[in-house]
Amino acid sequence: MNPFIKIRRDLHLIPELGFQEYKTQAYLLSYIENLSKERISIKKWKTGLFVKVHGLHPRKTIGYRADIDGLPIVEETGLEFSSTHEEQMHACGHDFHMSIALGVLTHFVENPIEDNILFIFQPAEEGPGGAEPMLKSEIMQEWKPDIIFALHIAPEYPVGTIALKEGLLFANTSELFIDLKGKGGHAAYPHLTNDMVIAACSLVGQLQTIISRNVNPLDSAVITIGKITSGTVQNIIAEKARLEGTIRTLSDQSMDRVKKRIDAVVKGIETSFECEAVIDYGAMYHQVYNNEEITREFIQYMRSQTTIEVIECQEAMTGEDFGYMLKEIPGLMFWLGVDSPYGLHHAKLNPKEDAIEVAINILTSYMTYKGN
Ligand SMILES: CC(=O)N[C@@H](CCC[C@H](N)C(=O)O)C(=O)O
Repeated sequence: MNPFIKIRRDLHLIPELGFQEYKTQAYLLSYIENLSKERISIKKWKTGLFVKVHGLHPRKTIGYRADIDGLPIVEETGLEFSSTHEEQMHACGHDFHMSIALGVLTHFVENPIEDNILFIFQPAEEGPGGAEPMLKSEIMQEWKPDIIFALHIAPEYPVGTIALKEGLLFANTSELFIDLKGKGGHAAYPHLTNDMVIAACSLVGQLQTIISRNVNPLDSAVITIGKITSGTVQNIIAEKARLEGTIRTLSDQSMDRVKKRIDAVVKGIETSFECEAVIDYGAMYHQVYNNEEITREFIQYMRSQTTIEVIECQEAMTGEDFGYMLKEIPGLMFWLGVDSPYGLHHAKLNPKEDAIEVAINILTSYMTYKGN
C-alpha cells in the first residue's frame, strides 16, 4: 500500500473539530519529526503547524496549505478504518488534504529544490476559521510565502482529473445563528403561549423567499438552515428555538443585501409571533479568488502533463477560508477528482484513495518546475 494511503487511514480514524485537533497535530508532528531534520524548521500554531522546507538557494517561498479539521457527523461508510471519535468524521476530505501535503513535504525534504516551501497545516476550516488568524500570526508574517496553493477533494470528478478556473472559484460565506424566545406552556392551551416551533418553521420558509425574491436571478445566493433545536417533549409548547445555518453569495454586495433582508424578516417574526429574536452572523469567509495569471500558467503546465486531465469548471457555492490567504498572497486552489457517489459533508463519503498519489505527483512536479 502507498504509505500516504496508510497515513490517510490513520488520520481518518481520529477526526477532530476546529481548534481541537490535538491528536491530529501530534500525529503530523511525529511523522514530520522523523524526516531528516537538516532541511526543515517546524513551528506550532495553536492546533496547527507551519513547516518550512529550506531550499538550496532560495529566491522565494512557495506556500502549500492543507486544512486538518473534521466535521460533527456520525460516519456511515462501514470502512474498517472508520472514525473512532463519536459523532466526528473526516467528511470533507481533510484526511486526504493532510496525507497529500505530507507526501509533497516528504518529497521535497528528500529532493530539495532551489526555493523554500512553506507547508501550512491549518485548523478549523469548517468553522470558526483558522486561515485568517494564521495569516495574521507572527510566524506567517516572518515566513510569508510569495505564492500559495491548496487543493480540495471533489467527489463529482473522476480520479486523474483536476478542476479549476481563473478568478472566483468559491463563494463568500457567513454563518447564521438565530435565537428565538417566546412563551412556553401547555400543549392544550396554545392561545396562552407564543410557540417558538411555529415561529421557527415560519422563519425557515420566509428566509427562502430572500433567495427567490430579493436576489437577482442572474446572481446566485444560498441560505441553508442546517440545524433547528427547540422544545423539550411532545406536550409542551416550546419557549425557545435556535436556527443554525449559512449564507453563500458571489459578491460582498449580495452578502450585505441578503443580511439586510434577513434582519428585516426576523424583525417581522418578532412582531407577528410576539417574541424576541437575536441574530449572530458568526464567522465569515472571504471568497476564493484564483489569481488569473498563475491559474493560466498552472493550467498550461498541467495540460502539458500526460498524467492529468484539466477541467475548466464553474464557480461553486462552497466556502473556504483559504480565500483569506489568496486575498493577500497570489495563488490558486483547485479541485482534485476523487470519484465518490456521496458528496462532501455526507456520512458515506468515500473518496478513491488512488487520487492521493495522483495529487502528490502533480504537485511535486509543478512545484519543482516553479521553484528551480
Ligand atoms: C469546502 C467546504 O465545505 N467548506 C465549508 C466552509 C464552512 C464555512 C462556515 N462554517 C459556514 O458554514 O459558513 C462549507 O460549508 O462550504
